[in-house]
Amino acid sequence: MKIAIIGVGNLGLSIAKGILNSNGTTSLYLTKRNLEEIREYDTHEIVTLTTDNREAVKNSDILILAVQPSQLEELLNNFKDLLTEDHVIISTITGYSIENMEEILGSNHNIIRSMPNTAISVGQSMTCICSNKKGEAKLELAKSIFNQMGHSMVIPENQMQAATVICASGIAFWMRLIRATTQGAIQLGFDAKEAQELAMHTCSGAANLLIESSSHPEEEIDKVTTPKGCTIQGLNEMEHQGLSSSLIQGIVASYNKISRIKENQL
Ligand SMILES: NC(=O)C1=CN([C@@H]2O[C@H](COP(=O)(O)OP(=O)(O)OC[C@H]3O[C@@H](n4cnc5c(N)ncnc54)[C@H](OP(=O)(O)O)[C@@H]3O)[C@@H](O)[C@H]2O)C=CC1
Ligand SMILES: O=C(O)[C@@H]1CCC=N1
Repeated sequence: MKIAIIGVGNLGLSIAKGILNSNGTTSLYLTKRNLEEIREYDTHEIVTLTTDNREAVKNSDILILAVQPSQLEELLNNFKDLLTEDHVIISTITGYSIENMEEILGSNHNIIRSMPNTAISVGQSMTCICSNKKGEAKLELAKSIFNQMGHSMVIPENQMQAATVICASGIAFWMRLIRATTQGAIQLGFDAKEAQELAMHTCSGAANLLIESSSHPEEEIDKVTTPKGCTIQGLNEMEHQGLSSSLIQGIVASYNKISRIKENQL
């Protein structure tokens, strides 16, 4: 596979790291206007750094677009004459619909819309994908790329905004929960480094328990909550203080924000 990541910022670089840690890519073009921040990637055998998006498009089969939403239209207009029917165009751009992209590129291209998260850099992204009509034939290819860097799910495009909140913003939400747990552990006497280690591995263990056992969270909670014990005492206090409710309200607030932002004008 010859891949180009167009717009190597926070997400683009995370994807680049994920690709470099996985197999199957023979050529990886990384583009941005100022290459200084990614100079160190020049040393990788398969990597070419360039400010020239047209060069990257000409030399790649799969184009992963990771610029800011306001930068996408100009970007597509810059290289659309080079696109062939074989290119697979994978957008990661928030709020930019397939219809918006087809208005610029036409419908005769394989267009995949994706929503990964920054854990893609360590091969652990939850990535949601959908496609235009022509791109349906390339969905399996897109899935195989993202599955090498975590887990993927094909969803209808009208759920993409919700997936953005749960999966992409979700990284920030879970980080804050891990941070809060860390602060609790420090208050109980662990030093900061130990506290974070305890919090993040417990979080990872809880998620993996569900992934590997396919059980329901409440089933696992029942196994931990000894009658009259400390776990149920703490859990109930958290709920009295609104833990589940505040998480749900935060998710809905995030969704309301993303829904209010007019497509194309993020
Ligand atoms: N951050 C996240 O966790 C997630 C982000 N997204 C989406 O991914 C996209 C990127 O987000 P994020 O990485 O945070 O944004 P950044 O601003 O960090 O990255 C965008 C990059 O694009 C580069 N760029 C801008 N214009 C061009 C151009 N014409 N040609 C080549 N490169 C260009 C910029 O570098 P330079 O200025 O040097 O050109 C910059 O590094 C957004 O659309 C966002 O909605 C989706 C899911 C998660
Ligand atoms: O916060 C944002 O708006 C973008 C979309 C998902 C992650 N970052």
